[in-house]
Amino acid sequence: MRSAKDFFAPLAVGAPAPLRDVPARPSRMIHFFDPSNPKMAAKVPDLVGSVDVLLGNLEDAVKADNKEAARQGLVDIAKATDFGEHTQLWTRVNALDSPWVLDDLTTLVTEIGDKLDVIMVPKVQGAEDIHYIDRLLAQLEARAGLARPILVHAILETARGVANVEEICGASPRMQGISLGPADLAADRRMKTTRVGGGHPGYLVRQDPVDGDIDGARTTYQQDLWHYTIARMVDACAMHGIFPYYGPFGDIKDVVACEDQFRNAFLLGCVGAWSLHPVQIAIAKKVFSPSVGDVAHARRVKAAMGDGTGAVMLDGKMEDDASLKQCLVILELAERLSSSDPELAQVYAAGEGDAGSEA
Ligand SMILES: CC(=O)SCCNC(=O)CCNC(=O)[C@H](O)C(C)(C)COP(=O)(O)OP(=O)(O)OC[C@H]1O[C@@H](n2cnc3c(N)ncnc32)[C@H](O)[C@@H]1OP(=O)(O)O
Ligand SMILES: CC(=O)C(=O)O
Ligand SMILES: [Mg+2]
Repeated sequence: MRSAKDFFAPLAVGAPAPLRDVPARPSRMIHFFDPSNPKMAAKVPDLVGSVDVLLGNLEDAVKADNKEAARQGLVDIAKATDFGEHTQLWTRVNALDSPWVLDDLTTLVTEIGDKLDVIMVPKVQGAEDIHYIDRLLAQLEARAGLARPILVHAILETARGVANVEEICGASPRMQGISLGPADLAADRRMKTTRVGGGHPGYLVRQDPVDGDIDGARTTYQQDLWHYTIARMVDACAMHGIFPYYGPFGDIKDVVACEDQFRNAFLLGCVGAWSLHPVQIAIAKKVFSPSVGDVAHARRVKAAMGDGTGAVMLDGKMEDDASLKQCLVILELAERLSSSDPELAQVYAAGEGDAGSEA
């Protein structure tokens, strides 16, 4: 383990100094595209400005025969595109045990390292995987003469990764965040599901028999398969000052259930989710931006709480230092999103008097 004194020292001579704080840039949707797919690639310039993150995917969902074309496609797109102030460029490289990852990292950092904000690393098992990436990125950054460090995002998609999630989050000052990878995680845990994220109708609880009648009608309630993992991931990220994300929702046509899954993650503390298809972009934008009612309510609580201590009654409910802190989380997020999303800023301003909160 590195000494705390050395934690923020560059890991290669000439590499940029690690950041002390992870930039809190909006990342409500991490929009995946396959750079080897000409139709998807052609859509990238039009998505700039309307998505928070564009992610060139090189790993799963890209055919083995297309791995090199995807890598080169991403280089070409990054060089040809101005991503502006408000859209970040991320990539998901191949897994650390694959034959492609070394070339992914070497090529991308050398060719487009100045444009890449975050590298997503799949199937991270423990701190040792992040340490490997950390040193290699420092060497490549130094050689490429980069002025700012590229950040790292891990996917939580193995049982060992979940068991080690706290040490993964704290393994490097490069750690930007973690996404849930429900498909690989389900397989690795030997869960008996076949879906990419979302719930399962068989995972439920059933109402007790009414008057002992076990044959009578009994309501069932579907439960959330991902609650434990997301909650654990959120705590690990919060503890280390980095950002948690729900990952993919594979049932593209079921926009209602997608919104529900995203909202559960938002309420538990996640800051964004993946969009796999253009239809999921608006869902993520809606869900991961606090509602107008919640923002208006938070403003009222802040105003009513004066110096922030004590207790007051508002609409029949007790508010105190702790409920104020929750309101400040909402307000800080609303302000941050407003600064890069003028449309949202206007919506919040127009809703100034609307305290119809969902809280
Ligand atoms: C478990 C995991 O690892 S999840 C992460 C890995 N998976 C991915 O990255 C998947 C990314 N998404 C996709 O591959 C596709 O969206 C699919 C395969 C799910 C569906 O693709 P299609 O069948 O082409 O969908 P559909 O016909 O509705 O597409 C409509 C248009 O949107 C385009 N499109 C689809 N997905 C995307 C995208 N992610 N980004 C940009 N454009 C897209 C299509 O090319 C098509 O373009 P066209 O109108 O010019 O023909
Ligand atoms: C997100 C991802 O890679 C998975 O679910 O496996
Ligand atoms: Mg996966």
